[in-house]
This record gives sequence, structure tokens and C-alpha cells, in this order.
Amino acid sequence: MKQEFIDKYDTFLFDCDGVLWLGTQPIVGAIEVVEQLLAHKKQVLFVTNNSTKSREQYAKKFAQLGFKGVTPDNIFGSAYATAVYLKQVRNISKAFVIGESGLQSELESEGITVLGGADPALDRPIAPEDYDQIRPDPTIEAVVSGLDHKFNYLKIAHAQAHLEQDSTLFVATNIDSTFPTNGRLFPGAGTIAAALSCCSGRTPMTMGKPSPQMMDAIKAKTHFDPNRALMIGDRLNTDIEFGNEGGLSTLLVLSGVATKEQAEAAVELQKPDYIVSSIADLL
Ligand SMILES: O=C(O)[C@H](O)[C@H](O)COP(=O)(O)O
Ligand SMILES: [Mg+2]
Repeated sequence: MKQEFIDKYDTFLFDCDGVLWLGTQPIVGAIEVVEQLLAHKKQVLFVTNNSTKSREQYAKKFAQLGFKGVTPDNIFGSAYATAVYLKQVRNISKAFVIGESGLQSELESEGITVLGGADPALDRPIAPEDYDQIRPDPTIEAVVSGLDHKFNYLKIAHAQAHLEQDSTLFVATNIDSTFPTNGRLFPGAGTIAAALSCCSGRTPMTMGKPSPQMMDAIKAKTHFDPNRALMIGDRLNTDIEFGNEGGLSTLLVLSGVATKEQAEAAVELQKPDYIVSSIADLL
């Protein structure tokens, strides 16, 4: 691990997709970087906008990919930040969810009843009889949208109906437009939130990076000195902006799949403190 980073920082916040892994493939050098930081007794936190997994599910993924010493307490996903905000700030008890099992279990862990989510009953095309049954449910206090690889018309029709009620909150776990995996960019959670915005005419509150709700969720569980903390990410408008907003130092990893030109153009905006072409450059 480069001595400069060891000397200057006590806390390292890592983005996941595009920095530590792409899908189920660890990025070269990522396991060693985390291992060496933990060996130097550094505080290592993982901050991901990917709402498809809970902290427990992420801890399993870290272990399966070969990362050692990562526990759920060091992991902060947008699913967790959303659950904490809805329960502890808005005291929500029932929500309709477009998202996967990780989001559902984080919400249920906070005592929120979930409709939709990973329920297989909605994994089908809309049928003629559905049009008469889909109605706003006054007991639904929030509609939550996250990354859902089984997103479909039936789910968005239910969500739209509940959002006809002004009292129903509209929350997106994150609005990343794309999702980096398998060396390419695929539709991100923001694509789903945008579709729901289009048909409901409403704009969601966002919980993931760079929103303050994510930092609130982290600070509610851990303590660190922002002046001795480094945020490491592959996205300027989420990771680097999140670090800048929090008063942390920032490091941009260009190995994401963003084009070099895109990155250089945006660097002017967010001015990361460091730019590397791969996480392995920290070694
Ligand atoms: O679409 C998404 O949800 C994002 O692309 C993805 O989740 C980003 O995850 P992160 O890079 O914050 O780990
Ligand atoms: Mg990323």
C-alpha cells in the first residue's frame, strides 16, 4: 500500500461496483488493497449505491470473491440507508417496493411491511383483469424504487397507482443512470426511477450517494475524522461528489467503464484529489 495513503488517512471509504468488482469478478488488486489496509489497522468502510443486496448478503459476496475480514457492520448500501431513513426519520410502516431481495430485507429489518419487492407474483406480464384490480392503496405510505433485474409493466402500474396519493412518499434508493458489470454499462437504478417519474409526474427523494441520507446512515453507526478520510470511487457525480460534500479527500478510479474523455471532462467539475487508472495503483 503506498505509504503516502497510510500516513495521511485513518479511514478509507470504498465504492464497490466498478472499483472492487465488476459483477462477480473482483478487480485486479482490490483484494490486496483491502487486506493491506486492514493489516495497517485502518478503518475500512464500503459504501455502495447498489440496492439489490442487504449488508449481510454483501458480506457473503465479499467472502465469496476472496475479500477477508469484511463484516456487515462495515458495509453501507443504499438499501440500508433507505430503510433507516424511512423508519427512523419518516416512521413509515408499509411500502410498495420495486427492487430485489436485499432492499426488501433491509426494509423488513427496520420493521417496514413490504408489498412487491421480491414477490414472484408480480414477475409476469399484465393481464386484462389486472386493469380493474390495480388501485391506490391508502395503507401504502411510501413507494420505493431500486435496481430490479425483473422490472416490468405490472410493477410500475402498481407503483403509479399508489403514487396518485399525495400522502405517499416517492423514494429512490439511487438514481445512477447506468450499472457497470461484465466490462460494460447496463441500465441503472435511475432508469427505473425515471420510468416511474414519467408515468407518475413525481420526482423521488434519493437516498444513495451523493445524498446526505447515506452519510447520515454511516455517521449513525461509525465515527471518523473527515480530514483523515479518503473516499475512493469510479463515479464523479456519485462517489466524488459524496466525498466532497462530506469534507473527505477523494480518489477517482478511472478503471470504471466511463470513457477517458468523459472522465477528464468531468474531473474539472468535481476535482478529485487523486486520479488513478486502477485500484491496483494504490499498492
Ligand atoms: O444502477 C445502480 O444501482 C448502480 O449502477 C450501482 O449500483 C452502483 O453501485 P456502486 O458503484 O455505488 O457500488
Ligand atoms: Mg461504482
